Amino acid sequence: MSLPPGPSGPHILQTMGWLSRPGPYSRRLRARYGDVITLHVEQHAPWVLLGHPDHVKQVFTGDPNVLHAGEGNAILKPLLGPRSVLLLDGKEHLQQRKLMLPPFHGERMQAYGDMIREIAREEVASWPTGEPLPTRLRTQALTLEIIMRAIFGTRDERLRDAINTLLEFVGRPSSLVLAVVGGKRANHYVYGRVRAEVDRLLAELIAARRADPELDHKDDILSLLMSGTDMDDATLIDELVTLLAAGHETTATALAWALERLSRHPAAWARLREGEDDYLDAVCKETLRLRPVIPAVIRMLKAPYEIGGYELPAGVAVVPSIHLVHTREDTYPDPLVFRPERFLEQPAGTYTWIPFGGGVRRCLGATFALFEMRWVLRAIADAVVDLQPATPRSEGTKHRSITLAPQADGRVIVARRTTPARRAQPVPTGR
Ligand code: HEM
Repeated sequence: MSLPPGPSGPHILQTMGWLSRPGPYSRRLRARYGDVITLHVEQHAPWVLLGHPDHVKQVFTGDPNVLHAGEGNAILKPLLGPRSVLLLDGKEHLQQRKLMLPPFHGERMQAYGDMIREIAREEVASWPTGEPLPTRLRTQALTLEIIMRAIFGTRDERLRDAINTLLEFVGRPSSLVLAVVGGKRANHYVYGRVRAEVDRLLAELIAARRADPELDHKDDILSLLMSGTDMDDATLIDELVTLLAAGHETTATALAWALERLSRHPAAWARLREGEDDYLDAVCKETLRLRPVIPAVIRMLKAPYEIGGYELPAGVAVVPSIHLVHTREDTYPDPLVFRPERFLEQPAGTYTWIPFGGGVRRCLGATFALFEMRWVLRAIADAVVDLQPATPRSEGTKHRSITLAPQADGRVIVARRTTPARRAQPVPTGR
């Protein structure tokens, strides 16, 4: 068995290439080695990056007992805790995922629409006009508020402060380096300390909710998980931290990228403001295509596996590259150009548009995230009349924990409407 071709340089250089600019780096590797590439990232099993939709389909529809995603996410264990759905595999994962899915069902999302719109309108009303605004910081505040209210069902300031401290730590570049090269012990020690206060306050919240006679009538996701399943407190806490970690920064970053892209594409911004729902949806999809907030997903092989003409040994990681799949000329002509119209002309394909991964591991919060993006962008488009970039050139990417964020935090200059905004249009269900 031999691994597919890939760079032969020192592993540390490959790690730096991946961590610093995964998009351009992996495109260069594709130009040189093709659609199946071996990459060596420090402290990890060899990665086999996959950039062809056929290979991605094979992995996403493959046997979850052979393709372990939970093990591939092990780097997140100190942060998420051992019971997190993101870290489980096989039967245990499917059971836990089944318990968590119902509250995220598409039809349920409408329940959060009014609340999200209201939070977004309040947030946008506080944006300064005529000066550079680092949108990622603002969208982070926004998505945290949404998670606090829609998922945790609380407005507890102490919890918000403790979460902010945790997220601030997780977002530091040094924390990513610690996670990648630091080893298990160091990570468990550090994250254990950083999570302690959040855990304490979540335990308090769960105890209060258990004692609440109105529990069965509440529609936040924590209450639904409590009334609909028999998860114990420790599991509930790990899953809440998982939903927070998986859903907060990702959606905030996607929104910041949408604003960064729109500020440089006035025609797209003007069309978005006309209020057409299909176009709003296309803007969200095109943003997630061109600037996927997570560049790749990982599956650890538990048995030998044939893919792309290679016989891979157990122990290797197969890694569908979201970025490579999204920048294929044959699927997306002029792939580096931001053009939302392409999603009006052709629907997003299951294996060609994969910002949320796929198969039995597909993002649990994908529907929630897309609704949230649409509601928030609609509220922004209703309130902001002019959107200009605050830096001369398109922003590059920077790694923040697991996400790829705009280098200058999606810096734009806004002008708000002075007359009251017309009532934001409801965003329909659907894609
Ligand atoms: C734009 C926003 C988001 C993006 C781009 C995103 C992306 C992803 C990706 C790529 C995965 C891994 C899928 C795989 O391995 O195939 C994932 C998993 C997951 N996401 Fe998201 N996500 C987003 C928002 C959310 C939200 C809002 C939540 C919940 C509130 C959430 C909860 C989860 C969970 C629980 C998993 C683990 C699923 C499993 O292992 O079965 N995500 N997400």
